[in-house]
Amino acid sequence: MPDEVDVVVIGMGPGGEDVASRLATAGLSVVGIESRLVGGECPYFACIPTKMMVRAADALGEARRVSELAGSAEVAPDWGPVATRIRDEATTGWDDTIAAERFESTGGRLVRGTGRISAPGEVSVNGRTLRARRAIVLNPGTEPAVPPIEGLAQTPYWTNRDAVSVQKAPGSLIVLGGGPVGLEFAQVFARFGSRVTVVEAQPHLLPAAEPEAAEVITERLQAERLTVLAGANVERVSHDGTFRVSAGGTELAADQLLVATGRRTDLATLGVGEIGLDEQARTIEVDDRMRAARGVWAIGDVTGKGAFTHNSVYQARIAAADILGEPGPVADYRAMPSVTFTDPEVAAVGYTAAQAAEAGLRTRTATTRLQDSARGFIHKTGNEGLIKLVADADHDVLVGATVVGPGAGEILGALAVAVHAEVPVDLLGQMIFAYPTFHRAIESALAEL
Ligand SMILES: Cc1cc2nc3c(=O)[nH]c(=O)nc-3n(C[C@H](O)[C@H](O)[C@H](O)COP(=O)(O)OP(=O)(O)OC[C@H]3O[C@@H](n4cnc5c(N)ncnc54)[C@H](O)[C@@H]3O)c2cc1C
Ligand SMILES: NC(=O)c1ccc[n+]([C@@H]2O[C@H](COP(=O)([O-])OP(=O)(O)OC[C@H]3O[C@@H](n4cnc5c(N)ncnc54)[C@H](O)[C@@H]3O)[C@@H](O)[C@H]2O)c1
Repeated sequence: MPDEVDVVVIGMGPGGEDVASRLATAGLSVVGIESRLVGGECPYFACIPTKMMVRAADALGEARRVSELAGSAEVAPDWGPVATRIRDEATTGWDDTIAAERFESTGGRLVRGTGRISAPGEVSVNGRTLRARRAIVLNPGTEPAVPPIEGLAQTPYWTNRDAVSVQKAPGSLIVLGGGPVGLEFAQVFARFGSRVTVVEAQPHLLPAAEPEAAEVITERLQAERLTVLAGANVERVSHDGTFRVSAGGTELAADQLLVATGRRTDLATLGVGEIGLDEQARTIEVDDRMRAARGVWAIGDVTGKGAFTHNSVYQARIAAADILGEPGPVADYRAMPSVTFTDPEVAAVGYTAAQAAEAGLRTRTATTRLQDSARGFIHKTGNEGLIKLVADADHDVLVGATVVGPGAGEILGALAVAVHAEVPVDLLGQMIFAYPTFHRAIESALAEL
């Protein structure tokens, strides 16, 4: 006989854990199935450990700026404290006991194993069948995507999951992929002394960002002596103790190779064909309440609405309300923020100019350089950056913004409010922006607009 419960959650990433806990707290019988670690990629292999690395690397970066501002500072990087912090403070040795207990304390039941939809309303795990009376929630996340480059599969390359647990920075490193994952790791290891080359297939780094943002970050990386090969096709990889990469006619060699070329999903293994969904698709289509099929909800990276922890948890809240039959706002992604934690940070909300044009909007854009602001002048070294605004010309509201600079992720907050609340551009322009802050450059960009 199948085991009957109200809800089965497959995948306990940030959103899965959140939705499972909310529903269990509300009194439903909930089983959460997890094949690796409760909490998912973010706390063990992604956001948290990488941001601890970034924090440490930024401290080194700032110390190296002392000579331009305040005398001299001797910088002797040591990966030891970073590795210890990630092991002890971030991941407790990649052990999820605390997270598992946190979920079980809500009344939910954790099953360790790989869940698969075996029939409508049914999930199989460890040879048993669970029948979900009310809902199945899918939160499987993603895996690192490894491109089919000749020789690559036979080499001991790293993905993000290896790079967060290293005991020392490599002497030299090739990073395949100049997206957020590739660039955060590249700059971190370079600041700890690795000789780093970034190979990006597209013509510029961070292809999804505003081109001006990519320009700033490319110049900064080059100033920090990283080599950037953009528009480079990787033909071949081999390993004989040293990694050898043929890319765009250049032969590269390094101690380590990090593959950061995006993420993939595996919907066939999840059994979505059993509920009439396309198993070959990359993402699961959801409506604005996260419904994917009758009795099935999907949340997180797999929905293709933004591969961020804040999106996964946002969607979890909406799915939980819908499953509980509670009224509430539906999903609205207009003001989706993102921050790439390089130095300078690259933060964005809403549309880029290109995306707005693609969406058929008539736009006005304006860009101001942070170096030209009073705060930029004062800050001096490390002040590179910009604020770019994208306004809907017909409705006079911001539909997107990009901030590059020190603390760009924090500056973005004000612009995210503007996009979210559709604050009229005129009204924004009437605000008083504190002097001399970086966010005051928003006023200059608005004036330009
Ligand atoms: C290096 C790196 C850095 C990042 N930094 C940031 C950042 O700074 N900020 C940010 O917002 N985002 C960041 N992200 C993205 C972020 O990690 C994800 O968006 C986030 O983890 C949310 O993913 P998710 O909820 O879809 O699921 P995931 O976190 O991927 O978790 C899904 C879970 O489901 C489990 N699972 C999958 N299939 C099954 C199955 N069939 N049965 C049982 N269990 C299953 C997996 O084991 C996994 O634990 C980063 C990503 C990477 C790779
Ligand atoms: N701070 C954050 O919020 C944060 C940090 C890291 C990752 N993430 C999320 O995780 C997801 C994955 O990030 P990512 O950087 O791995 O993926 P991505 O898809 O954003 O970037 C991958 C890059 O690799 C390049 N590429 C693909 N194949 C290549 C090849 N064969 N050779 C060279 N370059 C190649 C792509 O052109 C792209 O620029 C993103 O959607 C991102 O939103 C978020």
